Amino acid sequence: MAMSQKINRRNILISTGLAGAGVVLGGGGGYAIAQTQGQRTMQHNEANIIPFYGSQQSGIVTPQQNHLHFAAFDLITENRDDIATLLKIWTATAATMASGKPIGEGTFPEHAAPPDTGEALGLQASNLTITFGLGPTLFTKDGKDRYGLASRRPEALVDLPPMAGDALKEERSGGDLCVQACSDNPLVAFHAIRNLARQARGLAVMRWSQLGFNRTASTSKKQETPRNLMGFKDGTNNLKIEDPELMKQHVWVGDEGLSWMHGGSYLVARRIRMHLESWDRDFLADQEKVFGRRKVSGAPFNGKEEFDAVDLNAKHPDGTPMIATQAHIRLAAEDTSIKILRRGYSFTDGMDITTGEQDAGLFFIAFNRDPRKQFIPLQTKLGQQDLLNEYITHNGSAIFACPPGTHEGGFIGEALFA
Ligand SMILES: C=CC1=C(C)c2cc3[nH]c(cc4nc(cc5[nH]c(cc1n2)c(C)c5CCC(=O)O)C(CCC(=O)O)=C4C)c(C)c3C=C
Ligand SMILES: [Fe+2]
Repeated sequence: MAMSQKINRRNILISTGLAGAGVVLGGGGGYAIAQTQGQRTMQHNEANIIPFYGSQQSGIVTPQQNHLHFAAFDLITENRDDIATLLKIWTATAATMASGKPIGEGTFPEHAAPPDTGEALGLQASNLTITFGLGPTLFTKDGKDRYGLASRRPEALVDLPPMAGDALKEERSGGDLCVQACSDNPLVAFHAIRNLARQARGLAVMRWSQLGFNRTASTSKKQETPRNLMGFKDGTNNLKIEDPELMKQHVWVGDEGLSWMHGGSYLVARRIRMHLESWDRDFLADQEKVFGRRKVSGAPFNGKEEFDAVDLNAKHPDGTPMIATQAHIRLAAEDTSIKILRRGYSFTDGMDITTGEQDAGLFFIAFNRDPRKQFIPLQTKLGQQDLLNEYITHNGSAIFACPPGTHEGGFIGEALFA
């Protein structure tokens, strides 16, 4: 028996029982196995590969994919060089996976654990993006400068302050590092996190993770607005990547602050549980009042169509505001200088066995140029006043600095360690 197997097109055919089955093959890139009349055919599709390398990390202004696997990690090494080593390995592996190729060039040595866990073999890249972030505790933890990096902590990478309504759980919050894997195939996103976690062995351990399905925002004008688990269109007034000026203004770090973050962005994640059982008992008019929009059409109360401009000054003939003073969109939109790029997902982790209720909601992700001026003031106001608060609880929270992108041979965060 051969001591090692090389995964190539022919081997994939043999292992999937397809040799001689009339398959379609392409050169390089990702492979798809499609179900056709009971037979699986291999398809090659460059169209669903999002390049990992570039001046900015992918997964931020990328049109939002449908599935998420997000993970936060804690470093267990005491050596700063180990962090750079891990980021080097992760960068190279992320680039490989984003191109739809197996890790380790498809080699499967017989007497060693396979370099790739295998569950995504034969699948296309499915627009996989992998975005890395560095948490506040990588720089300072319990008042200690763990790795001699405290002076390199960006001022914008603040510890998120306690906010009204928070019910945060330690085990769902924080982290020294994060990895956001987004893909149109949930298995591809899962495979990415699984394999990166595996490569971190001995250096970092997973602290918490979250699977997300069905994006709850659109980030491109070409995408249809999805619905969240409350049944409302979510993402209508999100920033859209077709507006690069707005991205520059609100998402990407400019010349301000430490140079290693120029061209990066700050990611804020919040696990927001929805109390779906009580929401589902609320009458439609009240549900719509909570958001300030119609449920079916997504139109604001002052308009007819989803994309009609929100008019916060619109009043009923009796002088009362059409959009309630504590409606979600009023509070989120009234300070027009504050904008964020929302990139969240619906989630469910099954049933809460302590209450019998569904443990489901919105895994909120937002990219900010400076969270002190964007997410924090926004959530401070929402936490205090939002009508939606009756139906949600924030139980996980984290913030990460996502450095700029890199080129082949470089690694994410390189300038921090230079
Ligand atoms: C701190 C920021 C925000 C949190 C947290 C948040 C939670 C949250 N939002 C919805 C549903 C909707 N949000 C909508 C709009 C909207 N939300 C925020 C910010 C936060 N939301 C902003 C900045 C906006 C845009 C406001 C505007 O400019 O008009 C909408 C309306 C449709 C849309 O524009 O996307 C919905 C619906 C839920 C369910 C939720 C927590 C579970
Ligand atoms: Fe919102």
